[in-house]
Amino acid sequence: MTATDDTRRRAAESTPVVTVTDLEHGYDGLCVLDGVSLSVPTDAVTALVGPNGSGKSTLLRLVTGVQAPQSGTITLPDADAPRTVGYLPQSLRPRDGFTVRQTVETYAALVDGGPGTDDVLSTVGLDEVTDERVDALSGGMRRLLGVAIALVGDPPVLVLDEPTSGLDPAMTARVFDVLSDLAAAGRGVLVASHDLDAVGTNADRVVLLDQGTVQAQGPAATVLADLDVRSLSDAFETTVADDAGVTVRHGV
Ligand SMILES: Nc1ncnc2c1ncn2[C@@H]1O[C@H](COP(=O)(O)OP(=O)(O)OP(=O)(O)O)[C@@H](O)[C@H]1O
Repeated sequence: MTATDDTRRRAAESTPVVTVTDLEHGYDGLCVLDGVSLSVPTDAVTALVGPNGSGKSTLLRLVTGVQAPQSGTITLPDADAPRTVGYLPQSLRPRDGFTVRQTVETYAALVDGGPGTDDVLSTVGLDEVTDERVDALSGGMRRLLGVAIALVGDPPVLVLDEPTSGLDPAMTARVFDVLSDLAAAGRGVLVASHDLDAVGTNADRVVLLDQGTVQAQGPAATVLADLDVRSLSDAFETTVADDAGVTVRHGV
């Protein structure tokens, strides 16, 4: 095990900053989450993976408080920060006519306290483009802007829904590098992703979701060892049922 692996393993086993217990949620009789329990440690990137429709976005929305769970509990830290959870939804569309700085300032105005706009933009590596209009940014830069918006108010928990979808490998690595730095600075980072290679390379902890339940979770190396597989793609194939992502209709 390398020093980096060891550091990651210890981080991934550190104090939970979010604890989810027996979460159940669905829509109009469709059971999407059926007794989901997981923890998100501080100082680590936790990746939530699972097939389309397996409930990742639903779970993230419940953790952020955007939706209330039908049953189960979500424990978040008692934060001194102005916001407890920063959230990057899958479909954030910043206003095209605004500059990068104006966009972050707009969100910062809604939060009482936290780091200044320049600090936030520097943290995600957008300090060179603060005066660019949002519509002039590349897809990857837009995602980093989304991460900056999630960081407003300096929340101890960051929840990001597919922040690298559609990005090339270099930009994907850059986004994950930023997430790793944010985790190393003492946050719990929970990120949903379909990019299993990037997750395998960058995440400290993995949660595999399918059929409304957690199929496997833990430090990435432990999940692979427990399942006796060599890659997350293999883990995905081993744990995800043939009818992947199919949710269960109550009473059927
Ligand atoms: N607001 C809603 N109303 C009704 N059904 C919903 C709603 N949101 C999600 N669903 C359904 O819940 C299931 C899980 O959706 P969810 O978006 O949470 O999964 P996901 O794992 O994030 O999917 P993807 O990887 O495709 O983004 C799907 O069957 C979806 O159609």
